[in-house]
Amino acid sequence: MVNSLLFHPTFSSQPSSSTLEQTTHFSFNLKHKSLFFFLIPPRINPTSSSLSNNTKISCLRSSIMETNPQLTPLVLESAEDKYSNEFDVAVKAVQMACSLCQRVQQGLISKTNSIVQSKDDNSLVTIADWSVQATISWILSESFGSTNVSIVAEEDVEALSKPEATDLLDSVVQTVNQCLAEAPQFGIKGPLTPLNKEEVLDAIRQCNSIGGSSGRFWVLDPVDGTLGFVRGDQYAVALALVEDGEVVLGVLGCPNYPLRKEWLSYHQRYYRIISKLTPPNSESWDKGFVLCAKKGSGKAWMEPLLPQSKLVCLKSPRPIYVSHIEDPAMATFCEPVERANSSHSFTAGLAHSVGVRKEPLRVYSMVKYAAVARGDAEIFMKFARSGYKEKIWDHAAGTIIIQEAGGVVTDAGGQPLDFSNGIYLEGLDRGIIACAGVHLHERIIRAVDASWDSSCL
Ligand SMILES: Nc1ncnc2c1ncn2[C@@H]1O[C@H](COP(=O)(O)OS(=O)(=O)O)[C@@H](OP(=O)(O)O)[C@H]1O
Ligand SMILES: [Mg+2]
Ligand SMILES: [Mg+2]
Ligand SMILES: [Mg+2]
Repeated sequence: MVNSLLFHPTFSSQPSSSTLEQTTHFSFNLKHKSLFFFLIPPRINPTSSSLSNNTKISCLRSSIMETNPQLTPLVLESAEDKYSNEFDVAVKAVQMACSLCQRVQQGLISKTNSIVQSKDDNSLVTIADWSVQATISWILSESFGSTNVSIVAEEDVEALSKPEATDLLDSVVQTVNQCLAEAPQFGIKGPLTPLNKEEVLDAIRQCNSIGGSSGRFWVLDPVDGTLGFVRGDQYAVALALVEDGEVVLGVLGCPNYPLRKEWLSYHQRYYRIISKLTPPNSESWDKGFVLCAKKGSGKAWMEPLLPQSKLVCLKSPRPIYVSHIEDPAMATFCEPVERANSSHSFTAGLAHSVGVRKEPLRVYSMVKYAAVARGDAEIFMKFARSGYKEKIWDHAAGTIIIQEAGGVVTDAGGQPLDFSNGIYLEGLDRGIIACAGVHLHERIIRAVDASWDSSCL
């Protein structure tokens, strides 16, 4: 904010009051190397000692805006504050979405009904996927104005708009309105009256951006790991903001992420030894949080699910860091549960060749990114079958969160993932490798090169 521009101790030069009184423009060089030029009208001296800091700030802000109406408020913010409003809204929207998903998943587990549908590509879609997309789209449009909001997201309205899908649409509308009715508990203003069918469909349709290399767009995977979601297992709600091709914000809701990381692979073990393991009572086991990070902040955060977190030990946001483990023998690598989504045999060979000895942690969804960012695993690898094109919404939020928590995310050629080329990660070299540190990362990249030609990928 202007506050940090004027009084931040890291200014390389403080403006003097005489400069401010007489000058028509001046500049600051911030630690983030942003250079700001403002026109200041001569009649106000915002640095006068008789004024409080807040008054100085608002004087200066209104003077600047008066003299430079072309400036948007964002120009007045320092690099660190630049996305604070977007960050705040995005975290609240994901919090609400997590609450929505928990309710739908609970309903799914207790009864089987039309909540789950198959898409044309045989992948799954549920009431939660559409409802989260509609809810987050509505919140972003309300918060920033629908003409300013551009969203790339996974779901569309095709199946929902069919005449035979009336019940499905009714369920989505009901789920969206139930969620939005709780908006004030999350610090968000809800609609004055419940949304009707057309408004819900419009909110889903609004997510029709195709991304690109310039300007801003949001990237949303309303339910990532839908298979995990319908199996009562791990899933994530993933929202990111991309500006000029770079991910600048990431928010990842992980409603089932357990506080005890051993439970991460619970279902895998549950299916393997189905009668020997007592499943945790979903009401009682401690789980669920939202991770978030802003580009360049060097910090990633974890906050409990709201409004009433059961996690007594996690009442407020706290920073998260990647693991310090560099020894492959001590490292855990995670990968998709389904062989169809990533070659388990190839990653097993890679893991073995670099000296990873632990069993892979197979978890649904971007929770794998969360596991690396939180230090619960050191490596994430995904090698999809040849011809499959990774979508940006499956990776945007997770990538920035790992990076800001101190980790590395690249393709198998060591290049950063490219979010600037439409809905796909175009040009992705072979697969995705995320690591807690550069040493592990280099070893895996070398191992991929050594074994790629003999792989069947
Ligand atoms: N064939 C194929 N290969 C690779 N990836 C695919 C494939 N098909 C789908 N997807 C995308 O994978 C997303 C789920 O990834 P996961 O890591 O959760 O996979 S797994 O369910 O644990 O196996 C999944 O995300 P959601 O649809 O949001 O669940 C898909 O976008
Ligand atoms: Mg899907
Ligand atoms: Mg996904
Ligand atoms: Mg999805």
